[in-house]
Parts: sequence; C-alpha cells; structure tokens
Amino acid sequence: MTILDKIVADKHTEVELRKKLIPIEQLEQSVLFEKDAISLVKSLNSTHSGIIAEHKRRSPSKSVINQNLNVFDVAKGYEKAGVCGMSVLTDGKYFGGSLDDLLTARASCKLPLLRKEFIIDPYQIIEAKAYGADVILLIAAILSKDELKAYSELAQSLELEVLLEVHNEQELKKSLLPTVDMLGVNNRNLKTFEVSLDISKALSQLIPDDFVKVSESGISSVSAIKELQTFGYKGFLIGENFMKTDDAGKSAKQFIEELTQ
Ligand SMILES: O=C(O)c1ccccc1NCC(=O)[C@H](O)[C@H](O)COP(=O)(O)O
Repeated sequence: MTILDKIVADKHTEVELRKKLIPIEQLEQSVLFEKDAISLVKSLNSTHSGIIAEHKRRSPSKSVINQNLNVFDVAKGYEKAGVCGMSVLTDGKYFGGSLDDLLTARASCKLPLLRKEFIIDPYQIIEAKAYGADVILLIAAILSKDELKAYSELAQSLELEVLLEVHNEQELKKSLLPTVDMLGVNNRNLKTFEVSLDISKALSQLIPDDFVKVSESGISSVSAIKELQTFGYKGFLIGENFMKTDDAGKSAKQFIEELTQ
C-alpha cells in the first residue's frame, strides 16, 4: 500500500464521519456561500509573480516543516509579498492542517484561496465553498475520468475554479475537460516522493493552451521558475521553501523581489 492509498483510505472514513456531523444542508447555510468568487486564473494571467504560496505544517515526505507559524500571519504575509494565490492544506492526519486554517486564511486576506485536499467525495467540494475557498484541487491519480468530470462540473456550478493535478501522460489524457481551469503538474511522485522538475518540462507540450499551466512541488529557486516559464508555466505552487523559514511571508517577499527585478 502506498502513502497515497493510505491517505485516500483514511479520507473515506473521515468524510463519512464529517457528513454525519455536519450535513450538506447545514454547510449550504454558510455565509461564505454568498461571497463573490476571487479568481486565481485572473490573478495568474495578470500579474508577474505567478506564485501560489502554501500553508503547510508537515508532510509525509518531510515530516515536520514548521508548527510555529500562525496561519493568519502567514496569509497576511503572503498577500503583502505579492503572491497570486494561497494554498491551504486542510488534511489533518498527514499535513497538520484543518478547515479552520482555511477559514482563518479567508478572514486574513483577499487572495484567491485553494483548498489543498484529497477530494474523493462531492461533500468536500461543498465544504470547500462553505469554508471560503475559491479554488479546489482535484488529483487525477485518485479519481476516475467520470469523477473528474462530475466533480469539476459541481465546482463550476458553485463558482469554484478547478486546479486538476497530474503527474504523467496517462493522467493528463483523462484530465483535459472543459470544466477544468488550471492543469497542475506535480513534480512530486505521490507514491514514491521522488521530485523532478523534468516532469513539468516533459508534460508541458501535451497541455493545450486553453488551460493555465501550474507547476507544483519541489520549487525552491528563482532560476527554476524562469526556466519553467519558458515551458509555458504561469503558476508555481510553493510550500516548504517558504514554510521552513521563521517568516513565510518575508521569505515569499524576498523570493518575488528576486523574481521580478
Ligand atoms: O508534500 C508531500 O510530501 C506530499 C506527499 C503526499 C501527497 C501530497 C504531498 N504534498 C502535497 C503537495 O502537492 C505539496 O504540498 C505542494 O505542491 C507544495 O510542495 P513543496 O513546495 O514541495 O512543499
């Protein structure tokens, strides 16, 4: 059993419990259902940094990254730094995140917010909306083509943008759907944790121009971004590189200054 299999198995148990605790009808009462959507696609298309900065306390590959930062301050810092959007990990067991983190980030900034989660049930998409997300992540490695289609359609009906994550050509083939806004290439193999930016470079030519291209994971230098830009990438999802410092916002600011000078 890979780590991804374990995460997905645990997620099924967790979601069944959540459904009993907070029924969908109750989620739909959230005032955040009325909030205007903030578009990550527009932000990536109109600004230079392209950075989607992540709040990530720990991970299966790195164990503890940073447990000391406060998500309210991190979100404010990222906004001040000029990032295009913020990714908030909401998985508790493997990443130390929560839906409360998403809510806190929402209260702290006006950035487009991505709910970074292992979505395996439509319930979690409604949850994302209720807790203030603007974008959801769908992972091709854990969903069938029919699920990708149905989940991205549901997201669109809720005015949530969809970032669909792939890691190889086979996953990409089933992901080219009209209801998908952004295609993310994860440089990390979620089964082995091996990281290589060559994955983004190799898959870039297979992604049609109608999708905003996002490169995810293992990015830690401005030179890597400049190279990925030549392959058509507009978005760059960065977690550990900022979160491992004492001040994630300051670290993002210095990074963006170097990128845009
Ligand atoms: O980060 C992990 O170890 C991981 C393991 C298994 C499934 C997902 C995982 N990470 C989720 C992500 O996609 C990253 O948090 C994100 O792309 C940022 O990556 P990084 O900049 O390398 O922290």
